[in-house]
Amino acid sequence: MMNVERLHTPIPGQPLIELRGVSRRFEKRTERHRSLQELFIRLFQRSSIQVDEFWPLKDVSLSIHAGDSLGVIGPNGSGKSTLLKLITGILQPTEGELCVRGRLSSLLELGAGFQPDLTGRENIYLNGSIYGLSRSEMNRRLPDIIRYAELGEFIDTPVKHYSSGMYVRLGFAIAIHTQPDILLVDEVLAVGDVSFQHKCLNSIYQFRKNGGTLVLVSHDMTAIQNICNRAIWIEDGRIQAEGKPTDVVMAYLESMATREEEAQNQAEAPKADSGPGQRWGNGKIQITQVELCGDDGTPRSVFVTGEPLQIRLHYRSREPIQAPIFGVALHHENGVHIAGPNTRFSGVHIPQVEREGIVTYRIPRLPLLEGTYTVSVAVVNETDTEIFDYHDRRYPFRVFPGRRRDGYGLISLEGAWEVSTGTSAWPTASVEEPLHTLADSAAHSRSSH
Ligand SMILES: Nc1ncnc2c1ncn2[C@@H]1O[C@H](COP(=O)(O)OP(=O)(O)OP(=O)(O)O)[C@@H](O)[C@H]1O
Repeated sequence: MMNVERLHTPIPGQPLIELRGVSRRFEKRTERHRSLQELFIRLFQRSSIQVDEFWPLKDVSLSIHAGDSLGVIGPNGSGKSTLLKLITGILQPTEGELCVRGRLSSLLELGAGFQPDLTGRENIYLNGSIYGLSRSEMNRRLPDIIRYAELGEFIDTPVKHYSSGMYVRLGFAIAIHTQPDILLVDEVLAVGDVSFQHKCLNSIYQFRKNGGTLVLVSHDMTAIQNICNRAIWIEDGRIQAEGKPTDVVMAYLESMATREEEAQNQAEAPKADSGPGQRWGNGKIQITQVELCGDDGTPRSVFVTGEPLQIRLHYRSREPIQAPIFGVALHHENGVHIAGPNTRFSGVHIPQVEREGIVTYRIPRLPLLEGTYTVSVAVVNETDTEIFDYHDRRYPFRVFPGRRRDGYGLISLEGAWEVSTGTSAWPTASVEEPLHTLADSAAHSRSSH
């Protein structure tokens, strides 16, 4: 049972997009010919084609209100594009109710919505009519679209000769200039060059500021956190989490990191001593386990700038050892040594260790910016002349930006800006961080990946 309603104007107080129990079924056809003989038999019968059905979206319910900016994240093949295609009407739901109230523009697959033999200019008119705009309205908008797309004389070339970046330029220029109520964007922006990405992100930001409603599918977690006010994580055809972008991104990355760890553990037989990096030392004290934890004490490998992080070193010593020094080191993946605190530098004297115990290093606010880092751990004697155990860069973890990006580079200095205008007519302003645009940060983060 399915029901689809599409209205071209929003109804005040009602969501622009509403899905109730929406599912979509596809058929997967697999051909099973194993031998020439089988191929020969297939000439006379069609039974070697096996048709399996699968559901890329199952029982999805979602409301998107005017002014919302919804980020959609999830692994490859999890149903994100299928969701957008259902909203635009390229696909129909198999089950459930779908209601769209407002004019849509979309940028989904490369070249979708274009006629290959028509020129860029002709395709602008074609798309205008698809988006419900008259020819005279399109005449009015044409110069702006052409200027925005920056295609020069290629605007009069059939689009089948366009590069993928040129398709995106034209597609986005049309989508943004038709002033839709709802703009749907599926990853394709990443295809454009850095300067065009910058321009697109600025336009999306303006579109949002003017009250436009956005649905953005992206694997760029920074863009999702910067642009969206809500996010959903789709996997196995279902919404796994929904809420504030940072929370949903964290939950998704956590799950991905856990899966990666499990896959790695399955790939190699687990050894007590396994893991990347070198290990050395005479073993009089052994570091038996290292855990990186957040505030709640649960070990994980993904953190956000500014949150607490504790590094827990579990040790074992067969004999009593006097005054050992425990230390940790943090390296960025590019090899830069960021920090190397130890118990002696901090004036923490450990009189003696014996048997088992835990030494914890607490970082109240993680100053590291987005990137991949490793932890090294060590325990040495009082004079730093005997190494008991040293694990060099064996514990990787990832850092993602929080709600606010703190700057470029590796660490947040947590400084404060003070601006004096030099005239008495203006009050002195104080801001906590440099003011840079959304597009600056997203384009920079992408170019630095
Ligand atoms: N027309 C179709 N016929 C059959 N199967 C399809 C069709 N379109 C998509 N699929 C399948 O549906 C599943 C979901 O695809 P979808 O494109 O929605 O994933 P996605 O989350 O957007 O992935 P990605 O991140 O790789 O873009 C995939 O297994 C895909 O192969």
